[in-house]
Amino acid sequence: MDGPAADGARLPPPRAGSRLCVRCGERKAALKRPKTLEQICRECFYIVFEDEIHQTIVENSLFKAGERVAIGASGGKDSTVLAYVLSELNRHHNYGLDLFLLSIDEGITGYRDDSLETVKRNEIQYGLPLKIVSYKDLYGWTMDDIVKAIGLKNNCTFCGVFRRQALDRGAALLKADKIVTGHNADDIAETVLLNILRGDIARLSRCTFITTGEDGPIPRCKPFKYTYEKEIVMYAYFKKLDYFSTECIYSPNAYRGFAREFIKDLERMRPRAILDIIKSGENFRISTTTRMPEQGTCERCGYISSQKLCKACVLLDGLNRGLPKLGIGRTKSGAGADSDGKQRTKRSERRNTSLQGKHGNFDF
Ligand SMILES: Nc1ncnc2c1ncn2[C@@H]1O[C@H](COP(=O)(O)OP(=O)(O)OP(=O)(O)O)[C@@H](O)[C@H]1O
Repeated sequence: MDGPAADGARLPPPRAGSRLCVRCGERKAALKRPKTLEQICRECFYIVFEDEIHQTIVENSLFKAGERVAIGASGGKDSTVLAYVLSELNRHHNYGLDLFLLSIDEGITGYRDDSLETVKRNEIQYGLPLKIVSYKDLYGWTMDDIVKAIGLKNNCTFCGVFRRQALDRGAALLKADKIVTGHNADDIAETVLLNILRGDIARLSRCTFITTGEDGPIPRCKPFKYTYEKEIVMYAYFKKLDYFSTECIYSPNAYRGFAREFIKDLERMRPRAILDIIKSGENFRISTTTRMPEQGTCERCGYISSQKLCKACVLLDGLNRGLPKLGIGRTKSGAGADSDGKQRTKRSERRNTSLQGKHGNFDF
């Protein structure tokens, strides 16, 4: 029988024969660790899984005692495991953090409403206060409305741009010092690859940072940067965690899907491939002649932006004026039509396409 399957991560059978665990040498091995292919028992798997995350947190000084940390909680496997493991580590290692669940309700009927029910149960199961903020309240539009206006093709751009800002705004309401998200090693390797494929040097240079946005309103970090998706699914399965495993109904991004499959193939042949791609991403050096966007603030909403208007304001403007494609495709300074030649067109295309992810924005 196959192991748990979720979100593209089909696992090998968790049984590992009658051998003894290579770590403790006492209990029977219950699984082959996807990251190292070691045969280990369940108890040792929990220990190494949690220890590696603890090491990542400590070595990268992700938190300071007394901080308020908002966990971006979608109800999916990654953020559910993150909420569970972070509250366990906070207790065991006395991090001294105040943890909160922060959910963004994008307004996707039959998807987010169901996954939010999972987060509401997690609130009780883990004893973590939950704050939900919605696109409808923040922007006056749900994703259902946006898809009606724009169709399926570019909807991920809206969703990703709005979510990024909504997480900041929700975290500000919680007076959080930090946001953590469940982006895992597979997600990061995939983003490295996509940024190479798109020639998006600005994002390539920062997509492997474990903490980003230190110059913005609230820094955000990724404690699962080195954690394999397959191990997250295994952990959730063995611990019987309550999570929601349906893919977004509006998620058509074939290009990212292709990169994802490619990485899964590499992982099958060589499990280290995921870590190696991340390592390559970490070690790229950007040539000093490459033009990088300059960070400023949006004239309208004050949110960080490298243009006069931030992407969220441009997209919202388009929606409200009945021109939903305004902020999509070829734009000049984030708004209006492009007219001055190839190079600018290429840059603006890059800006726009690189905002699209499995769920929109992966530039965390
Ligand atoms: N609606 C949301 N509300 C709060 N946080 C979110 C939401 N959607 C995504 N996130 C955060 O961004 C991370 C990456 O999200 P994404 O949907 O791209 O990946 P995923 O692999 O499906 O994650 P998950 O399994 O947690 O849903 C999530 O782990 C979560 O921390």
